Amino acid sequence: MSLTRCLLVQTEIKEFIKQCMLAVGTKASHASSLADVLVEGDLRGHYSHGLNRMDLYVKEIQAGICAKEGKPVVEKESVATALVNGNNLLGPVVGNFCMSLALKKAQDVGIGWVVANGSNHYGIAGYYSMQALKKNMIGMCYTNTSPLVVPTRGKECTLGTNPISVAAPAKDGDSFELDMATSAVALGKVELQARNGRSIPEGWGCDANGLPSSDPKAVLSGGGLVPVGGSETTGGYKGYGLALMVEVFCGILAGSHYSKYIRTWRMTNCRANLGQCFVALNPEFFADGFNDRMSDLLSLHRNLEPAGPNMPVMVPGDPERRHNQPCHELNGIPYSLSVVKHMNEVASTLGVTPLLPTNRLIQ
Ligand SMILES: NC(=O)c1ccc[n+]([C@@H]2O[C@H](COP(=O)([O-])OP(=O)(O)OC[C@H]3O[C@@H](n4cnc5c(N)ncnc54)[C@H](O)[C@@H]3O)[C@@H](O)[C@H]2O)c1
Ligand SMILES: O=C(O)C[C@H](O)C(=O)O
Repeated sequence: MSLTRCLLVQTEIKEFIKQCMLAVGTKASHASSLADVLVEGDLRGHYSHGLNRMDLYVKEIQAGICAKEGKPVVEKESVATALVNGNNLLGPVVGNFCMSLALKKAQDVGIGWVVANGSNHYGIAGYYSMQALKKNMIGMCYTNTSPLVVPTRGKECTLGTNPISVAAPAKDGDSFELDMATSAVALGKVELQARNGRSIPEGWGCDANGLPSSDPKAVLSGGGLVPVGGSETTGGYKGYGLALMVEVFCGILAGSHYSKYIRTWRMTNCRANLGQCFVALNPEFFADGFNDRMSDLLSLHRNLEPAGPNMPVMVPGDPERRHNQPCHELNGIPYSLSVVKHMNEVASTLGVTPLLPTNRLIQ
């Protein structure tokens, strides 16, 4: 069996990402915020949104379309709401600022609803909604993204993979953690398949004529993803509706770019001006016993008799826990060598010491 993966320690990947971002002039605290989000994506098994994406942020800073330093600014505010100008900073810098503002408002008045314009790609949406769990609150987060998804009955990409994430605390540190693209999959998963020279399952995307395709290159060059639910007959119009809902909360509410007016994915000649939405809800302002009922809701599902052997019923967040737990036990995250090789090539152009996977190869 060939060894195609390697085990890397969290701290070394964070440092590697940070050094690459510093090499292109990013402020140190901003580089650290980005490294934290990306490594959390990998820890949760969403390799599409971890180290695999580092080159995107490096290129955007190098191209001068994303700001290296500065602060987000609150432009309008009430006790429960805020409109923030992200000042074209890295998405995680805008996201951390907005989510902490939403949490503060929810602490005081029960709800905080904060929207940002002038933002950039922020990694996994769940990173921000899950910040609410530490305060025993419900968190929600949404972002629009570049047009990559074909609406039901269409063949032009007019919607991003516009993720939805909702996190809700249960008892003893347990939680519901829904974090999903509103397309059948995140585009990053198609990029990873292409990088690893593999095909994609039918039902993820289509070619330039709107026909189903299992060739990741056809989806990435001229084709598109389909909404969650797939075709019209399998309920894809619901995913299409959810992607539009994300635009209502993000691009439309925040006054940023939206839909097909957002720049093409990975284009580096203009700013993204993404819209994002961060919500915190404080259960203390609602019925008593929230955490007890949440625990009951989660365990009643996990304890259901499965339809097949060795396939226990899970709740959203469980697959990520299953990936995360062994990483902590092994003190390392398994990475595909092709991703490490690609990012080492990026690092070499920046004069940054490469990651050294060779003595830590695994199957
Ligand atoms: N920043 C962006 O622009 C952007 C855009 C799209 C996606 N993303 C991120 O990409 C990541 C991956 O998205 P995805 O849609 O491919 O994720 P996914 O399909 O792997 O998982 C989606 C959700 O389903 C849950 N889930 C999976 N299997 C389950 C099961 N058997 N039972 C119950 N729940 C289950 C997961 O816990 C998760 O909450 C997310 O973190 C998302 O935020 C980011
Ligand atoms: O942000 C995007 O446009 C792409 C997204 O990160 C995804 O992988 O779906």
